[in-house]
Amino acid sequence: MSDITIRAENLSKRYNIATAKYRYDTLCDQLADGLKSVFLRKGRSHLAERTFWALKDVSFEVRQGEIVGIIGQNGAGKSTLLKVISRITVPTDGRAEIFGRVGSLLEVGTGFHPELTGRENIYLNGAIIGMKKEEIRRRFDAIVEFAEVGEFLDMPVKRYSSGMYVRLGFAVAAHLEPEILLVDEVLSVGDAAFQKKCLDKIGDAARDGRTVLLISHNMTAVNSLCKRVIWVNGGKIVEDGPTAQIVTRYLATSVKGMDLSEEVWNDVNDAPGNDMVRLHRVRLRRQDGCLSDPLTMQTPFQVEVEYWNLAADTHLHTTLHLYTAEGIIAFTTCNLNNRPLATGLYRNVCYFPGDLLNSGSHRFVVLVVKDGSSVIYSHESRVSFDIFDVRERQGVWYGKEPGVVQPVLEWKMEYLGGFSD
Ligand SMILES: Nc1ncnc2c1ncn2[C@@H]1O[C@H](COP(=O)(O)OP(=O)(O)OP(=O)(O)O)[C@@H](O)[C@H]1O
Repeated sequence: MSDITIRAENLSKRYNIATAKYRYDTLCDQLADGLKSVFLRKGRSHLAERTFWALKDVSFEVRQGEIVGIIGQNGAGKSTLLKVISRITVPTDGRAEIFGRVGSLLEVGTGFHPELTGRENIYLNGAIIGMKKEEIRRRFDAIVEFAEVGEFLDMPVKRYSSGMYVRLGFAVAAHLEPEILLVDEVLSVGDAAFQKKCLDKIGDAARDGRTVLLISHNMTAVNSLCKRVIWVNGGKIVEDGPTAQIVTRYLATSVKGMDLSEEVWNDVNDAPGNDMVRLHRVRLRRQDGCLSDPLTMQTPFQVEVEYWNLAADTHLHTTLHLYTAEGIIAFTTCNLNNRPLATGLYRNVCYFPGDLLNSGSHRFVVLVVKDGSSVIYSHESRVSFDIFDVRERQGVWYGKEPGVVQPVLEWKMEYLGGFSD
């Protein structure tokens, strides 16, 4: 017997979008349009129809017990894919087959009836996936406890906050023991404790041999939970395969264009600086030379600062102030130089080891310092870089840890003896 639980064959979904025609190319167009409507005494149509493929020819199969991550930029088509699979939306072309009972958390409160209470919705959802009342009753308390909505159980869910909605939605989807669990970005809502509970539950589902499709922008969670990833872009599958490789390639494309890894000035007369020093280059590079790969928290990288020293026999050193996206100085570092420098071009390289910085965006300020104390030139570099957290974690918090650095330190635990009376 085949153990395929989901089969998507050439799935395509087209939307017709009515867009408001609000842009006039010239003032003349605008006047002409106004006059036309006066003389023709007709209401102007401000709507232009446009068709758009949110999914195009998507095919894949998922076997029982697989946890598959669905990744891609905003608007790539991930949610549309899960909505088509779960039959919330019908495909324009192709077909999706599911072999098993589906529980889904695709949007806040999918599957809930707003007028019904939390209690009634739990029973309704169980009935939809074909469970008997007794089966639902057995799981009822666990659902309520997980969702932390005890005192609001008999209130219509339309009066729930969005957090309560999501908590109950996930609790229902996970506890009613569907054979296939479809989850859309639940990790971005709720507090840390709730996210951890959800992820644990997804892990349990997989250990029980159930199938999970998980949409997430959290690459740590995807890396830790999924062995396989489907990367979607522009409604099509870009790659489908082992998580680590695909996540690396996905991150590499998503940082392109956002980061700047080099600033260079070739003309000493125009370069930033003054009559003592002028910058030639500020560059950031991975130490392994894989230029197109993204920087992860483990990647050693280097920052190179090249400048022309224009004044003979000066003691110069270079300092870097490393900033986080929040504008906090993570730390400063400098190359102490005790020898006087002849005029000419110099390169200063600072080596950053892996397992030092936390994830997030970074930039830096370069300072050229004379005689150990006076800053002769300060440059706010446009070089900026993202550090990604793709560490695999086991059953712990998958979100960002606080702090500007995340060094890996040695720990030791000792048993110091039992209790004595
Ligand atoms: N009902 C709809 N009508 C028209 N366009 C839609 C509709 N639903 C989705 N789209 C469009 O289809 C595209 C894919 O949307 P989808 O929500 O599947 O992307 P996504 O990858 O899940 O994005 P995100 O990560 O932001 O949730 C987007 O451009 C979106 O604007």
